[in-house]
Parts: sequence; C-alpha cells; structure tokens
Amino acid sequence: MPSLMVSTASNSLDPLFGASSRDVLNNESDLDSRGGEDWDEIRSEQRTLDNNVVSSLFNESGPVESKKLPQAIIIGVKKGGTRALLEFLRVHPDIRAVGAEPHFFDRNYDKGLEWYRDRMPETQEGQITMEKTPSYYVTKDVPARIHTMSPDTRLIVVMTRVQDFLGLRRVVGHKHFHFNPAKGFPCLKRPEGNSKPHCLGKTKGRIHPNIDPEVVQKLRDFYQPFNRRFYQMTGHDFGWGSWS
Ligand SMILES: Nc1ncnc2c1ncn2[C@@H]1O[C@H](COP(=O)(O)OS(=O)(=O)O)[C@@H](OP(=O)(O)O)[C@H]1O
Repeated sequence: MPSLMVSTASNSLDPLFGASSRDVLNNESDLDSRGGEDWDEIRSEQRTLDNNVVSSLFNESGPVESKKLPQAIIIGVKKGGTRALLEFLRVHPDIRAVGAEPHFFDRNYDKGLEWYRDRMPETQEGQITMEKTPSYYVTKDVPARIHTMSPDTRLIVVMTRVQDFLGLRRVVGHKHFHFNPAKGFPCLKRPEGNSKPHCLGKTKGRIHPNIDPEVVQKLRDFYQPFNRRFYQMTGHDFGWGSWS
C-alpha cells in the first residue's frame, strides 16, 4: 500500500523541485487529463462511484451546499496510486472531491481562483474539499501558488505506506475493499448489498516490462543521494533501493 506524506502549503517543498525538474513530466501522456478513451473511462468510473458508493453515504436532505477552494490537494507523485487514493478517500462522507484533474496550479493558473472554485463539488459545512493533480509535484511554481491561495492547504504526496491524516472519523475500512488478484490491487465495494467490486480501469494495473538488473542498479546509485536528502528532510528512512 502506498504511503502518504502530508504537509501544509506553508512548509516549502522547494528542495524537492530542482530547477532541472521543472515541468519535466508535463509532456508525458497524462492518462487522467487527456481526452479519448481513458478520459471517458475515468469519467464513467467517476459516475459509477458517485452513484454507487459516495451518494449512498450522503444525506440528500442535508444543509445548503456551496463550492469551496480545496483544503487538501494530492500533489503527487505521478503513477503513485493518486487516483486510487482519491477514490478511496472520497468514500468517506466528510470528503468531497473533484473527479477530473483540474491542473489549476500548473496549466490553468491564469484562469483565476473563481474558475478553480467552480470546478469543485458542492460541500456542506464540515466536509473537506479535495482534488488531485500529480503533475503539481514537478512544477516549480506550484508550492508558492498554493501558499498564496491558503498557507493552511494540506499537501498530500503518495510515498510508500499509508498513515492517518486529515483527522477523519474511522468510517472507511476493510469492508469497503476487495483485493483483485488479476489487477494486483484493492478495489472498492459497497459494504451493503452484493454488487461487484469496482476496480479502476485499464490504465491502472499495467504490465511492467522486465528491466535489466544493471539498469536497475544504475538507477539506485543515481537516486541514492537524493533519497538520503529526502530521508533527512522528512526524518524518515523509507529504505528505497535496499530491497532486492
Ligand atoms: N487500488 C488501486 N487501484 C488503482 N490503481 C492502483 C491501486 N493501487 C495501486 N495502483 C497503481 O497506481 C498506478 C496509477 O497511479 P496514478 O493514479 O497516480 O496515475 S496518474 O499519475 O494519475 O496517471 C497504477 O500503476 P501502473 O499500473 O504501474 O501504472 C496502478 O496500478
């Protein structure tokens, strides 16, 4: 299970963004934000989840709702399981999230905060508004921009293992998940009823190529000093590169 790093926008993430890393991944195909089949698939996944899972946990006759700027943003990392994390989080009744990646702080910043707010779902008092755009992690201007919006925004980075965060009530648990051996990861299921568990689509759970062990070793050696710096910053040794 991936883990999370949680920070607030007042904690600078600049050390993570070397000048050369600026926008380095923005030209890659972005399966969560491009048009076409993947997009449709995610939109339809979104609808299914909204209809089948989330809405069943909401009280329709609740107080008046309004759109708010996000208090928590999953900013990375790409391919770190950010979609799964967001979908799992939004099962919680105190979390409302926008399905599509808004890319506000990297690509759409000139559209302004009202444009951004308008992308967000309606929320009731006490609910947390969230979004995820993993390319924020590799865009140098993003931390300062989020800080300008609100220094209290929670920034979430998927690392290697899950910890408690956001101070949520314990509502979501094992009963909401089913491990799918073919996919190799857990999928959402409704705790009540016996409908089929809902897995994210074919862009998740790709078959990985075998990588030459020499190349793997080169990558480990290359990243070792960066990992060490990161362990120092976070005060936690993640042990990356030490497994065989
Ligand atoms: N439970 C669950 N559901 C769905 N996907 C899961 C899950 N757990 C991990 N993963 C793996 O997360 C990888 C995709 O990460 P992201 O959603 O962050 O991708 S993206 O950057 O937004 O395109 C993707 O990895 P790859 O298949 O290697 O691409 C998924 O397999």
